[in-house]
Amino acid sequence: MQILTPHVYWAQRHGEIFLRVELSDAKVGQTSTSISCCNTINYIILSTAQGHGAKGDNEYEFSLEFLEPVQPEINHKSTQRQVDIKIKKQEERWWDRLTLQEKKPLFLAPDFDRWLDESDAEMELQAKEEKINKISVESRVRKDPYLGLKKGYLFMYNLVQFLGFSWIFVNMTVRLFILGQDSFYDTFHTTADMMYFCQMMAVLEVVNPLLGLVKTGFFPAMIQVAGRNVILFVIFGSVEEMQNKPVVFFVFYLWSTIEIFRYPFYMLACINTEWKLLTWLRYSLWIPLYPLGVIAEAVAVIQSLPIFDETRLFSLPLPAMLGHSLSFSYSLQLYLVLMFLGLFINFRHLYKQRRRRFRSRKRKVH
Ligand SMILES: CCCCCCCCCCCCC/C=C/C(=O)SCCNC(=O)CCNC(=O)[C@H](O)C(C)(C)COP(=O)(O)OP(=O)(O)OC[C@H]1O[C@@H](n2cnc3c(N)ncnc32)[C@H](O)[C@@H]1OP(=O)(O)O
Repeated sequence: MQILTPHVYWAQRHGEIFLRVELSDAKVGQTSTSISCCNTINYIILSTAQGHGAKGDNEYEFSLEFLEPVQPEINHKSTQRQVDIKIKKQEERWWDRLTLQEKKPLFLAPDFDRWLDESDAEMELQAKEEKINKISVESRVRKDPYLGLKKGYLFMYNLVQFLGFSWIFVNMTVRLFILGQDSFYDTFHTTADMMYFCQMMAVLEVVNPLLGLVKTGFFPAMIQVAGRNVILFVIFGSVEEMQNKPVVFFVFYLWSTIEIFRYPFYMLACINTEWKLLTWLRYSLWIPLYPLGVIAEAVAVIQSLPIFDETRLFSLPLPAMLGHSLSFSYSLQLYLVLMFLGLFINFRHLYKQRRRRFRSRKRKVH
């Protein structure tokens, strides 16, 4: 019996190579790899398989020198029609061709049943990854017996904040339409109680990530809540002269504009729902609003400096030889620097969140 070469069909994925050897009822005597130089394995030799091929019952063998190293374990399965061989690549990478030599051996051809080009294979890989992630998230989620309670709490928290900020926003808008610029001067007296309530509640936004209830970073939330509360309780709340300045209007309006979109977005997330327009607004409105908000807050701080100097409110008592006391305005000047540092940190954070959100959505669309 002469030894012949069977027809071999191939296809690849990023991590694997598939070979289909056209031999029916084959008895594979030995499927082995041999070691080439430097201990890297890049050969496959199928030797003395007995089977029924193009030229009838015979012994068949072939060898291939792969373009890049592969792992030594070879998976093969003989069926009535063919021998299927699966080999893992040493490195997960797309190969330009199967063999080291550029000229394709005559017995080798693409396996069009399995053939995918690189981008299709990438999509297949992504779909697989997403399926695995979904399964692992679902199994984790199912294990948490308090999930319903946590989601219920977050939903209620977001609902209360949404209602609070909506009340502020609508109140200010209606007053702006009715009173025009005059409404700037008594924003504090008409909305401060509700703003105090909402901002005190917002402390939970720093607690929630600490308890692992939300995926928010602790620092961005802390910067946000502490930054706003300094303005609300220290600059506006404790300095009466600041309370009827127009800057209060701008600060409160900018804060509430973002929140009437952010909290409903979170509410929907709690019930696994998404409205595309709302998501877009949540992850886009901050681009103009955040810098404007920080500028408005900086104006408020700057306007309060002479008042703190004059009233000596919160000033630090000093020993007589160092002067009378250290004005709180020095701490506020330092705070002004921190504000722009905080703006930078949160701007970067929100930019990353935006990219992450829209990238993962684009993937889902494919
Ligand atoms: C002495 C004190 C010193 C302090 C010094 C600091 C100086 C301070 C300077 C800074 C000044 C800031 C002043 C602020 C001004 C303004 O606000 S101006 C108006 C415009 N403002 C904004 O646009 C900011 C709005 N705020 C935020 O976006 C957040 O507070 C944030 C912390 C900055 C970012 O939010 P984050 O939660 O990290 O991102 P998200 O993508 O929204 O959420 C991540 C995931 O977590 C889920 N999640 C978060 N919260 C909830 C929730 N309450 N309920 C349910 N789920 C929640 C969310 O769904 C995301 O999940 P996934 O979608 O699965 O990823």
